[in-house]
Amino acid sequence: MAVAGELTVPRGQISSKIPTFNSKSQIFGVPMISCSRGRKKSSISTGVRAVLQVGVEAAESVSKVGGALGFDVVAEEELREKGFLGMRKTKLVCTIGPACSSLEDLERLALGGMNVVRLNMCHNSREWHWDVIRKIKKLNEEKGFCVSVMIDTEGSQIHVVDHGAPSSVKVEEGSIWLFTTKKFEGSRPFTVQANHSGFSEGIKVGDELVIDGGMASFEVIEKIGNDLKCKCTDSGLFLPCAKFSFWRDGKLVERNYKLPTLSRKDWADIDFGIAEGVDLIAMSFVNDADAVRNLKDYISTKSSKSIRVLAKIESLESLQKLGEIVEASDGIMIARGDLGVEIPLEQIPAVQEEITYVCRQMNKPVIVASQLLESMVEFPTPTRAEVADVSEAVRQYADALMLSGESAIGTHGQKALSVLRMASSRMETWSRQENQQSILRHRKLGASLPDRIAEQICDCAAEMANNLGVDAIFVYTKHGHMASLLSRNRPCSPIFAFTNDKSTRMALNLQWGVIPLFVDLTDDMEANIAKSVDLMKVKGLAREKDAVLVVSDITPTAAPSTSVAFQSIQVKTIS
Ligand SMILES: Nc1ncnc2c1ncn2[C@@H]1O[C@H](COP(=O)(O)OP(=O)(O)OP(=O)(O)O)[C@@H](O)[C@H]1O
Ligand SMILES: CC(=O)C(=O)O
Ligand SMILES: [K+]
Ligand SMILES: [Mg+2]
Repeated sequence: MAVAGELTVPRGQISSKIPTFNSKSQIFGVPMISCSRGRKKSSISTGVRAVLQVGVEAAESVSKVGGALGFDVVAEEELREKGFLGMRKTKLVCTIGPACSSLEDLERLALGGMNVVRLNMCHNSREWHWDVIRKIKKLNEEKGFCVSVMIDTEGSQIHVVDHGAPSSVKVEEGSIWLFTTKKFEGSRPFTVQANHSGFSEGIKVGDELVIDGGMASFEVIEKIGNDLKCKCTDSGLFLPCAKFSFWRDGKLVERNYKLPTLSRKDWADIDFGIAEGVDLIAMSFVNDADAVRNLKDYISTKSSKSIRVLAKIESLESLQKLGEIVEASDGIMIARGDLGVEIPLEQIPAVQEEITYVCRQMNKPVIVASQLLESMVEFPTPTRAEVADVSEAVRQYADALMLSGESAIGTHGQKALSVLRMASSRMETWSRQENQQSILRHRKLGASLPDRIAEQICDCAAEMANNLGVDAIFVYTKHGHMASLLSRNRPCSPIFAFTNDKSTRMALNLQWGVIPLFVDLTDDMEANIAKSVDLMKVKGLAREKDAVLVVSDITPTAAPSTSVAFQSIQVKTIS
């Protein structure tokens, strides 16, 4: 394998491998982390100590609690093998296509660390997608995986042309081509079909027509009705269903086709997704926040389950309205494929960095997508540049990385997944060592006092976890909000999110550093903590002297939920 080996630091040794960390005994003193002491310790005098003591002490007695901790087999194995700090933080998404849709292939991808499957509704039949969803559910239910399902809408892709051939066609410099909306069967020399009659609206002679972000370029030399006669100025290739954009004086010619973000087919696909209980819907070609809000409203009336909506940033317009779109959505996908058609390719790195930054500021998970390991569609090893690109996305703290053709149609999908896994683990370790004591600064989000308190608690908790070098953070959460606020801080320790809400568990699969666990939660937070830690211990996952920082947003029904004082006390008490 071209990339460096995975991190295999033995349990318990990770803290001491990180130079800026003190050992636990230095920080807390041995008695503080002893597992032989009772929960209600009078010697606990500071908030910090109390925080640390809870987890380790609750681990003390071997559990009387039965039942399984809602761990998925892959996270459990990873924890067993690599210890808390060796757990991968960056989540992995695989696009499923004909190359990986058998039950065996899907299981291999799940074992390889796939957290989310993406089904691109552009391709294949609904029955085909239905079959994949069934297989994933079967694997989750029968084999103990926790793989979420995301459908990705087709959207109104008006800027598509087809040359009528199944493979690529060469375009020579100086050759003259007709771009037409007239329908014809098969291929005609030097003729390509555009899929929308308005494709040439507002386009003038002299404009530049660019195919797929630079596969070939043309100059418009004549307008004939809606058709365009163009001369190739930069030779290259036409792929089937190529996308194109027009440029004038070095700037994109922005056009508004007034097509809805979701076509009739998209709505039918969304109904299908709701009926099949998918966890996430990625919305293609989102141009404003209203489109996201409409879909979220629609889902809330149609589905008892909370399906998260991700907006795909893949047009200039969506970039111009990035803030409002991020705010309205439950997460973002940086769809670099189509984005590269509408903005110059050299701007993609900076735009990606900006979007990942904005998403983290606004506490929304972000997926970096397209061409991460494109050469692996064909070859069994990535280019060095691809590994560098993957590492850069991890360094930017993207929540998730996505495979497209590499898994969907490539012959080395599993290997591509392992490259993502290893490259991200490696970069996470490096950036953890680099940023040991540095604290990520965040925009304040909450408007109400309780929201601001929650945010403050999570920011402080993450900072404490880093400074104190705890092994893990436990968070008890209904809707995942506290878990994501913790994740936003990108702490060194993994965040175990205990939730009694299945859709929260599946949505948190996309969140950096969060291991979502499905458990029964009661109003008695002490009991919740004791039970989960006991279960971890019984399974051999938590050990004596492991230090855990505990945060909760479960509000006991007996307490006055409006009480601000109560909120802060509750968290302090359990933490
Ligand atoms: N379900 C599927 N069936 C057949 N082929 C697929 C399927 N999903 C993906 N593919 C193939 O894999 C390639 C890459 O997949 P992907 O879905 O990421 O395309 P994309 O063009 O990047 O996405 P989008 O259309 O959303 O911009 C596609 O060009 C297609 O050939
Ligand atoms: C993923 C996707 O839709 C794109 O890159 O265009
Ligand atoms: K799509
Ligand atoms: Mg796209």
